[in-house]
Amino acid sequence: MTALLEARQVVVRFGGLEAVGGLDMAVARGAIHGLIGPNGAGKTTVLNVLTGFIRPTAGRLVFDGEEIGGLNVNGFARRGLARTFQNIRLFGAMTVLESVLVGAHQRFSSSAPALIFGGRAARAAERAMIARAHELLTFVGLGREVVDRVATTLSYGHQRRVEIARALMSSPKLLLLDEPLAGMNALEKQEIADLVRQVRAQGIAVLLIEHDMQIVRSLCDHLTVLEYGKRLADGAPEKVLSDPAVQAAYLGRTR
Ligand SMILES: Nc1ncnc2c1ncn2[C@@H]1O[C@H](COP(=O)(O)OP(=O)(O)OP(=O)(O)O)[C@@H](O)[C@H]1O
Repeated sequence: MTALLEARQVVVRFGGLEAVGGLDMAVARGAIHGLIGPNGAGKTTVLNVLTGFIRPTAGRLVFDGEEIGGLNVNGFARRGLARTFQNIRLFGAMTVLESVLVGAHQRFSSSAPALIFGGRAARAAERAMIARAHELLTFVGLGREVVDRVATTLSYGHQRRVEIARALMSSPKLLLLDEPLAGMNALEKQEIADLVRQVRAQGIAVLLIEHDMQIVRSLCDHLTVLEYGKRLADGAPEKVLSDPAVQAAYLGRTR
């Protein structure tokens, strides 16, 4: 079966610095794919490329059989790629429910004028979106009691869940998570890892950046290891994590 997402010979240069140097990688449909590597290896830069936030200096991106390299961020979202950020990005004044609804507009932006000018059909569409947002909030483990709270007043772990619900609101085929477990305690990490498994169970592939090797080992179906912007290893977690070159890359450099 063909990959859901393929990056071919992707290069990213920032001035004189080559942050990504000719990367090939493929994310399989329905898989949890870990992108790992020492600090500064280029992981976030790759995630930014794969979601259209950075246009690569060279290389090709094929998603679901279609070239997407020339699209803008909204084009990536409309094709079915959704993401969260390393530093949580929720708008200060929005409630939890509103924050999740933003995710729908990121993909289905043409529905916004219809909601303003439209009649019964538009109102029905809006009701369906609100119902979907409630469903997703339940899915990510947030109860009814938080929906009207300002999202930024929630605990850090709960804000992460809101972000994931927002990303899922665009009905993605691939969810990309930049360090979703950062700053969490062991229990919260396990809870988010379980949530990621539930996302996979819905048939949505997940690409995630993570530093906790225990979690990576138990959660991921496949790993790509970056070092200095290049692919150091790629394959099943057990094989990759026992590779001496990967262990050497991590020695003294993990967080
Ligand atoms: N916008 C930018 N302009 C210039 N250099 C950048 C930019 N973004 C990233 N870099 C550089 O590119 C390299 C890769 O950075 P990147 O953030 O992708 O690494 P990372 O593997 O995600 O690191 P970490 O694990 O610390 O988050 C680093 O040397 C970084 O300083």
